[in-house]
Order: sequence, then C-alpha cells, then structure tokens
Amino acid sequence: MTGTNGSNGHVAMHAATRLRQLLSGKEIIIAPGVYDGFSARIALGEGFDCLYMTGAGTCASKLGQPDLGLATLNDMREHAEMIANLNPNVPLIADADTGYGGPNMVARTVEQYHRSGVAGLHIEDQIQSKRCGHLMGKEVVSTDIFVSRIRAAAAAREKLGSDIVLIARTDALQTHGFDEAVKRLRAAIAAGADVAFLEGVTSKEEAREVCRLLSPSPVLLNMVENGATPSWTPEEAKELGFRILIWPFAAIAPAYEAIRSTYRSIKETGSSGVNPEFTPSALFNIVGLKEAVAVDTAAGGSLYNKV
Ligand SMILES: C[C@](O)(C(=O)O)[C@H](CC(=O)O)C(=O)O
Repeated sequence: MTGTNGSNGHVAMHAATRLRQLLSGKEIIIAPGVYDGFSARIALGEGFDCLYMTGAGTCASKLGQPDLGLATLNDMREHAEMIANLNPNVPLIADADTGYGGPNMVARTVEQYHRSGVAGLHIEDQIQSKRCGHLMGKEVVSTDIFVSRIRAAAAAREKLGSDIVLIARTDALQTHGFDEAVKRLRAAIAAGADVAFLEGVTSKEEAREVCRLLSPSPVLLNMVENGATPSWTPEEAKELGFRILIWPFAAIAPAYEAIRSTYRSIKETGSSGVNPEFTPSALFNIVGLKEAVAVDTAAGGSLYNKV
C-alpha cells in the first residue's frame, strides 16, 4: 500500500508494509517503548527502525492510571495515531489489549488502527477487565473466544486490504502452563495472526521452545524491564529465535526517576537543576521545530524568522 508521507511530502509505503519487510529480513526488530509524543520523538531522533506504543505507559501517561483495562479503544487509537504520524516511515507496533470487546469491536479496532497509520498491533486472550501481563491473578478467555478475536481481526485486515501486522498474544502461561499457551498461539496463527507473543516467558528453555514450536511464524519477545521475563540482549533474543523485541518501559522508567528527582530538587533546594542546555528552543527542536518553520517558509510565510 502507498500513502503520502506527511512529514516530508514524498510518497512512502504504508508503515505496515515496511514492518512486513523488516519481518522478512534477517535482523531482529528492536522496538523501544514509547508512551507519548515526546518519548516517540526521542526514539525517532535516535534512529530506531520501529517503535512500540506501550499500553501500560499510555494508561500511566494519558490517564494517570494503572494498566487494568481502563484505556478504551478511543484512548489508545488517538494516542497511537499521534505517535504513528510523527514519522510515518517508521513502523509503530501498538498495544491493542483485548481488542476492546467482541468480534465487531475487534474488527473496529483493527480498522481504526489501520486508518491511524499503525503498522502492527497485539491482541490478547485476557478477559476484558485485564491487567498488565506481569501481574499475578490474570484470567484468560476460552481458546474459542481468543480465536474469534483473531479471526475477526484477520477478516477486518482482509476487508481493508491492509498489511497491518496481527500479533496474537496469549497470557495463558501463568494459569494454564506452557503447552496450553502454545496451543492457543497455534490456533491464533491458524486463524490469521502473523506473529505470536507468549506473555511472561520465564526461562530460556521456554523461550527457545516456543520459537521452535511455532516456526516459521515470527515470535515477539516482551523484554519489559523487571517483569517476569529475565533480561536478554538482542543477540541472545535472536539466538533464542525471536524476531521482534519490545522494551515497554525503556522511556517511562527513566522518565519517572528523572522527573521525581527534579521535583524533589525544587522542593528541597528551590532549583530544578535542569541542564542549562535544555532551553525552550532545544525542547522544540526535539519535537520538530525546524520542520514546522520549513513548512511556514515554503508556504511564503515569515512568521518564525526570528525563532
Ligand atoms: C507489554 C505491555 O502490554 C505494555 O502495555 O507495554 C505490558 C507491559 C507491562 O506492564 O509490564 C504487559 O506486559 O502487559
């Protein structure tokens, strides 16, 4: 699929098609977690090929709430659209939780994510009142319901003629064990999922085995910092057989530390201690000042000549 690249005007391929190209390559896809426009701009500035919009980070930043199924389709879609369009050439994989309802809602989710420029999304088998995959006490729906979610997602993708990458996530490992989780992922792939995601992998043995059993389907690894899964390097993840690596807390965890320490500094010392190089212009340059000035100038404007 083709479309107009909003950021620099040339006709670019849809980000979903780009993600499929990356998936068919040899390299593991590294997608750092972004939770808002600012973190996404920083990741783009560092030249990553792919981004991951964390649902947990979206709940925390957009709603100020924990990852307990409080974000609606509208919350998530709106956030994903803004992030995906900062640079439509860089694919965004976005969390889509349970798909937000029955087959019709799942189809709507896929359609809206596609129209928003999202390249890939993951849909899981937790109950609607879901929780972060690394909390205890999770509950999953039956395999039939999970498969109906994936089937509805795949049918929506076909109807749209979209390349959007469907990632089936199972949370069944915690409650039903490895074999059942793999069975669910197999069923999801048969129903049209492109990528499998075993949430909460706990060991290298499990990791290697899920990749082997589901081969040739690509498998995503959730490298959420300090969760149930040990930390592996991209090289280790690649060697275990994974094709996509997401780092959900890569932005929000350091942001928390930095923000809290700065607020404390204001309270305790009366000074924020912010780096003197972080001027207003420096901030705006991170989020596209030059591009915005160029748009105005190209249109014959002189509004920002003095910025
Ligand atoms: C991947 C995830 O869905 C996310 O929202 O980033 C979360 C991350 C987390 O909260 O630990 C998940 O694993 O459920």
